[in-house]
Amino acid sequence: MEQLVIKGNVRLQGEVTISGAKNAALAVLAAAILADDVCVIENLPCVNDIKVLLQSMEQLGVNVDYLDQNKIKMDSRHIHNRRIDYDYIKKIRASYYLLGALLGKYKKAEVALPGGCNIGSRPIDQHIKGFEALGAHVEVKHGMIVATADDLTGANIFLDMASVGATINIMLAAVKAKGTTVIENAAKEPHVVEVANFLSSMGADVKGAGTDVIKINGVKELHGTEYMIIPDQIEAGTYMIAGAITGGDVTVNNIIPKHMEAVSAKLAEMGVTIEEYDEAIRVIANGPLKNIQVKTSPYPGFPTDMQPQMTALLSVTGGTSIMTESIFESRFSYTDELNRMGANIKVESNTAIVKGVEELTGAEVTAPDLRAGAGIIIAALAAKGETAVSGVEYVDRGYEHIEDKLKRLGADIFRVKDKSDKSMFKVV
Ligand SMILES: CC(=O)N[C@H]1[C@@H](OP(=O)(O)OP(=O)(O)OC[C@H]2O[C@@H](n3ccc(=O)[nH]c3=O)[C@H](O)[C@@H]2O)O[C@H](CO)[C@@H](O)[C@@H]1O
Ligand SMILES: C=C(OP(=O)(O)O)C(=O)O
Repeated sequence: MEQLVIKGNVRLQGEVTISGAKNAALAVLAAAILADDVCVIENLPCVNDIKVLLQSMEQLGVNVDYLDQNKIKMDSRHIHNRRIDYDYIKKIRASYYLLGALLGKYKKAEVALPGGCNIGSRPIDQHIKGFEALGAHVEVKHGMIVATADDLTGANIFLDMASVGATINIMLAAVKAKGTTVIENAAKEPHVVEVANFLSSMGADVKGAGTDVIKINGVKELHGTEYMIIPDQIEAGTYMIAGAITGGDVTVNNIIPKHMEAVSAKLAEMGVTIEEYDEAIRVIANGPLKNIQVKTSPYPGFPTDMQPQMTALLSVTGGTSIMTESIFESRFSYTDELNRMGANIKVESNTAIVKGVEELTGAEVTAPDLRAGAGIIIAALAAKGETAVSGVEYVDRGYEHIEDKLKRLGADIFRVKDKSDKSMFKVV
C-alpha cells in the first residue's frame, strides 16, 4: 500500500501544466471503437483509469500502440469480442461507454455493471432507457448488462436528469443508427462537447452538443481520425485551489479558462486574485479569505468533482461557509478525515457546514475516493506538520504525476512505496 507523505504549510509558487481531461479521454477512447479505421489520440492523461480502460479494450481485440505515454494509435478493425468482464472494469465507471460504443457498432454488447467512485447510488437507468428507445433489448443479469438489437433507429429521448454518462452513451449508440436521434435535457459538460467533436471528426453528424438538445443524424460509416484531448478542468481547479490554500501564486497552464468559470468565480468571491490569459489562469492569494456558500450543479455550475477540494479550502477560511452537494448523495465521507486534521465540518444531509479554523495539523488519513483524495492532499498542503495520505490508488485514477507537479510548485511531498518505508515517516 502506498502513501503520500506531505509536510504542509509551504507556500506554492510557480507554474503547472495541466494534462488531458480524464473524463473526456475515457469517453473518446470508447468512441474510437466506432471507427472503421485507425485513430490516433493525443494528450491522453497518464492515469490509471485510462490504462484500465485500454486494457479492457484490448480484451475486445482493439490493438493499442503507445506512441508515447500520452499518445496512442488505436486499431478497432479486428474486434472479436463483445464482452467485458467485471475484473477489468470494477475500478472504473467509464466502462459503461463500451456498452454504447459496442451496441452502436455491432448491435451487441455485454459489459459488467460499472465501478467508479463510491459517492452514492449511481444507477444507469437513463442509459438503458436511451438504448431501449433506439430499439435495443437490455437485460441485467449476473452483474452484466446485456444489450442487443436487430437494428437501431433514431428516437426522441428526454433524460430525467442531465446525466453526463447517459448523454454520451446515447450519442455513441445513436451515431450509426438509422434516422435522427434527439436527446433532450442533455448534459452540457465540456466532455459531452468533446465526444461530439471527436465523433464529428470521424464523419458523424452531431449538432447541439453544449446545449440541452443534441441532434444526431445517423451515418453508415465512421472513419479514422487524429484527435487531441482537451485539458482537464478538474485537475486545473485542483491546482488553483492548492495555490489558494497555501497563500500561493500559481499559474495553471494549458487550460481552457472558460471551463474554469465556476471555480474562478468562487475563488474571486473569496478574495483570491484571478488573472485570466488565453490558455492559463494565475491564482494569487495573500491575506485572509472570505467565507462563501457553494452549491454543486451540472455545467456550467460548480462541479461536484471540485466539491472536496473547495471544502478543504473553506475549512481554513474565516467564518462559516456552506457547501451543498446536489448531484451525488454521499460525497462527504472525507470530511471525517479533514476533521481528524483539525477541521470543523458538520454534515447535515446534503450540506456541509464548514466553520473555518485557524490551522489544520498533519495526521494519518485515508482518501475514500478520487476527488476526496485531492481534497485531503490540498488540506495537507496547508496543514502544520506531516500528513500521511493512504488510499493513493484512488488519486492515481485521475491525477497524472501528482507529487511531481506539486513538488515543482515547491511542495514537500513524497510517495512511500510500502509499509516498511514508514520508518522514514514520523508525525510531528
Ligand atoms: C467517468 C465520468 O465522466 N464521471 C463523471 C460523470 O459521472 P456519471 O456519468 O456517473 O454522472 P451523471 O452525470 O450520469 O450523474 C448525475 C446524477 O444523475 C444520476 N443518474 C445518472 C444516470 C442514470 O442513468 N440515472 C441516474 O439517476 C446519478 O446518480 C447522479 O445523481 O459525471 C459526474 C457529474 O458531473 C462526475 O462527477 C463524474 O466524475
Ligand atoms: C467521480 C469521478 O470519476 P468516476 O465517475 O469515474 O467515479 C471523478 O472523476 O471525479
